[in-house]
Amino acid sequence: MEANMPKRKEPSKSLRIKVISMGNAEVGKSCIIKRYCEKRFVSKYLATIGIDYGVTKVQVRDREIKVNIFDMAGHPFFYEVRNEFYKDTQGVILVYDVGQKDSFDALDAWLAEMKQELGPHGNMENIIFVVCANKIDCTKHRCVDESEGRLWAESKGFLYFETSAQTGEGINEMFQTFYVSIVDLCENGGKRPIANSSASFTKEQADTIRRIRNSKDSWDMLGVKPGASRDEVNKAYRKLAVLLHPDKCVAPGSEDAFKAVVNARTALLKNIK
Ligand SMILES: Nc1nc2c(ncn2[C@@H]2O[C@H](COP(=O)(O)OP(=O)(O)OP(=O)(O)O)[C@@H](O)[C@H]2O)c(=O)[nH]1
Repeated sequence: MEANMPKRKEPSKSLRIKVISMGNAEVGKSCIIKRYCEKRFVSKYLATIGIDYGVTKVQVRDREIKVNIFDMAGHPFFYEVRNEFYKDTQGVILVYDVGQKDSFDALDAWLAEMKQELGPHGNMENIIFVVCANKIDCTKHRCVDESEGRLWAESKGFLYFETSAQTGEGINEMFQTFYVSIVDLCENGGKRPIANSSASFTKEQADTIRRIRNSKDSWDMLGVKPGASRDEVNKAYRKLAVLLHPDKCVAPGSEDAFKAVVNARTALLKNIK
């Protein structure tokens, strides 16, 4: 008799989490949050003064999550206000504008500010970071491409999404994945699950792709001195080919970097006797 009784579902515990936004002024932090929470876009720029705070409820699997969102002002002027708010955070939305290279280059400084405020005992390893490459609707002004942003994010073990607060593209997917990752973290005793904690490529591969991207000519790209011999060029090429071959390397941008290296080698060998 008892076997046929429907099992009473245990009410799962609700969870309370703290999320903050970080990134330069005007990159779209407030708009991303508004687009998700209020389903609207504000085209007029109203700088956040210090901090904006809001609470929202979301459902992840069978858990109700109460999210406290602290939207931080990006302007340096508000450092003294926002530095209070870094502590006890489970998730960070790190935003840059794909049309503003400065805002992408500033991401490291944002992480450094957070690390400094958390102090020597603060642990950034067990916080979920999602990087939003925002304003992808402004295609004409784009200067940071997807592979560059993704490489930066994934080499740090961060999530990466291309978003537009204006059109809504990527916003729901970003928040859903972000919240699921935070719940996974909480259910794993506050530690990032091992599968999500490291990139699927090496630091050497990521650094090499960045170096190739920023190289000034074919010599520089292969990492040889101008006037190097055929042997030296071939040796350098082989080393890079092994590191970046698309069959072996899954780092974002590796395919383009590999092609660039092949082309650089061909161009150099044409002119070396
Ligand atoms: N085209 C476009 N404009 C956007 C997008 N997101 C934000 N904006 C615009 O960018 C400007 C800045 O947006 P905010 O969300 O206020 O920027 P913020 O990062 O919160 O800025 P601070 O509060 O100063 O830190 C506003 O004029 C927005 O309308 C987007 O995805 N596409």
